[in-house]
Amino acid sequence: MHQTNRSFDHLQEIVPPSAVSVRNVSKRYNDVEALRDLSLEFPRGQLTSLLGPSGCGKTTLLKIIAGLIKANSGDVEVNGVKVEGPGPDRAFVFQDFALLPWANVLRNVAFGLELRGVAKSEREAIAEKYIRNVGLTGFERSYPHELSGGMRQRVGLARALAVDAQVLLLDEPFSAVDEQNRRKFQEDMLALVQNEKKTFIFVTHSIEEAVYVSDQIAVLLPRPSRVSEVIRPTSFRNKDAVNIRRDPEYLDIIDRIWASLRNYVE
Ligand SMILES: Nc1ncnc2c1ncn2[C@@H]1O[C@H](COP(=O)(O)OP(=O)(O)OP(=O)(O)O)[C@@H](O)[C@H]1O
Repeated sequence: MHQTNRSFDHLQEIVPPSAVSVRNVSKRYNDVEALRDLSLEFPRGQLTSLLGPSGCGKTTLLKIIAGLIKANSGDVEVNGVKVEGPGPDRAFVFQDFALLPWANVLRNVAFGLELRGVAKSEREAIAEKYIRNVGLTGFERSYPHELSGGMRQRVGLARALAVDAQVLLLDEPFSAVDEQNRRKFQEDMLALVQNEKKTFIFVTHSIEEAVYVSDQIAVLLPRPSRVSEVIRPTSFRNKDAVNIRRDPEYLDIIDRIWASLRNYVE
């Protein structure tokens, strides 16, 4: 594995300490070896994308970090504490939304707080704030079946933000969303990462999306997966959302990742 920085800006760049450390993790499902000796650091307050060939083990890695499944060997630490199972420091935003169909948006967003015994007025005030932050004001009383895929995804994200977990794990959060909404959601992600100061770990199949939203992109190898390279874009990170897609470094990184992943497309 090697870290890559091609702009001179990196000379001033200080990478924050890790919120999540994955060390020498291996995972096997019967005769399928998904991950082999995978190590990766996730800087605090930043967004790291996991990008790699289909079936290489991205979701598996996310679930191991979440504590939903156990690695066969290796360790995951969150803020220096070894992961032994799910915990309030991490929130998982599922690909398939996992919303409560019988509860409206307000209750869905407040649900994690409800489980923790937070009083109704307090949890609803917190939920309303995050409903606003993800752009769903006006839909508090709507039910999941009345929402589009993109809106449901936003409810899932608001719920994860409401419990104030330090690490947010997102498994292809925009996969069910049309192109326009996807772009809008990507812009919102940039603002959320900036404002919330949380550590986001993000699985996507889209190279453009990964480069657009990430402080760091981990490119994974095919199964049994390890990290092939870690790329930290520098020159466009502080640009306006609309100017990122025109930045030469943005285009350059996309080409480079495609050149390395195209070998694995059947
Ligand atoms: N519960 C399971 N039992 C057996 N095999 C599994 C299980 N979960 C995942 N796998 C296998 O492990 C490998 C990695 O799966 P995983 O879903 O983590 O990959 P992925 O990179 O997220 O895939 P994709 O890009 O297609 O979403 C795949 O070959 C998959 O079939």
